[in-house]
Amino acid sequence: MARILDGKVINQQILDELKPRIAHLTSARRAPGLVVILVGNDPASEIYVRNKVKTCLELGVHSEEIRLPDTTTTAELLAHIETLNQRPAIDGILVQMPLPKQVDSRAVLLAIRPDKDVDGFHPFNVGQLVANAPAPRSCTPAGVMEILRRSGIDPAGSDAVVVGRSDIVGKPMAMLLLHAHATVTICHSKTQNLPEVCKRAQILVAAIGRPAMLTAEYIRPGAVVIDVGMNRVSSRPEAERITRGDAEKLARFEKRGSLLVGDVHPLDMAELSEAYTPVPGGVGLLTIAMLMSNTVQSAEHRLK
Ligand SMILES: Nc1nc(=O)c2c([nH]1)NC[C@@H]1CN(c3ccc(C(=O)N[C@@H](CCC(=O)O)C(=O)O)cc3)C=[N+]21
Ligand SMILES: [Mg+2]
Repeated sequence: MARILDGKVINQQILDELKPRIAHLTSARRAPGLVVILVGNDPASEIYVRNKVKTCLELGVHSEEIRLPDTTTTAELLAHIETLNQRPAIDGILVQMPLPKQVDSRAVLLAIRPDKDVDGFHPFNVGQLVANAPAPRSCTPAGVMEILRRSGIDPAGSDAVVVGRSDIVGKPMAMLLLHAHATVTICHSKTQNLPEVCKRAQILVAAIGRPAMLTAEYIRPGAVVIDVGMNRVSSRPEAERITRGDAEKLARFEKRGSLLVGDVHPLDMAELSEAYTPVPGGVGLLTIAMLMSNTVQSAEHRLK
């Protein structure tokens, strides 16, 4: 039986550890402050905002939201960032990705003060990551490392395969695993013999954004499988493929009109792996926990 790496439990551990630090900051000066800028409306971003607001409330982190229309220009966004860079009560600035195509994302990331960049996306912080030097780390990959560490899984010396090469997940994930002394392979849409390469992985991280794409032939029996994907499936044939016709799950799909599924086939992953992160209830929750952790750390840094 595979172990489920429960994001809820680990998330709560991390939040509980942050609470005394937040209490200290609040009594010493003020609560940590986080601002999220959301441009347009992307469904994945909406889930993120909702859970982030909930978590800030639970922790007593001051949170603000700036919602801008999807016609926003680069200059307008930069003006908001400039104001936030200068506000002393704000420790973290997060601009939700992806941005509409008329916006110059790189200019936006460069404009955020690196010490308020709680996403770890500023080129300075990316450089610090590559150098294994202290700086805010990208939340999703940092969350994956916390899951591994707190579940007693040490990547040192093992074969790790990361599927996906995005700046947000795949690349920083590979770098963190490398720093943890894994032998890391990064795969992507042009990789030849993808199932074969994945099947060599003792630690398999899927971050591709395709519902249940990694099936049995990609999974090494006994592997640790980390599913970073979050895909909403609304087609009936897809739902049948993913549930393998399970009547109860299909009924739930019919009722809600959609199914939230990762990048790895949930049944194959449960059957073949030694341990895996479920979707939902896995990596996603840790992304929020690490965002809180980065915000608290930034506030502590500013208090010095
Ligand atoms: N600059 C930037 N940084 C991000 O980190 C970022 C972003 N932009 N844009 C959008 C994506 C998406 N994302 C999520 C993280 C956690 C959940 C989450 O809480 N998931 C839970 C709940 C799922 C549910 O409520 O249905 C789970 O997986 O169990 C969702 C979505 C961060 N992103
Ligand atoms: Mg993500």
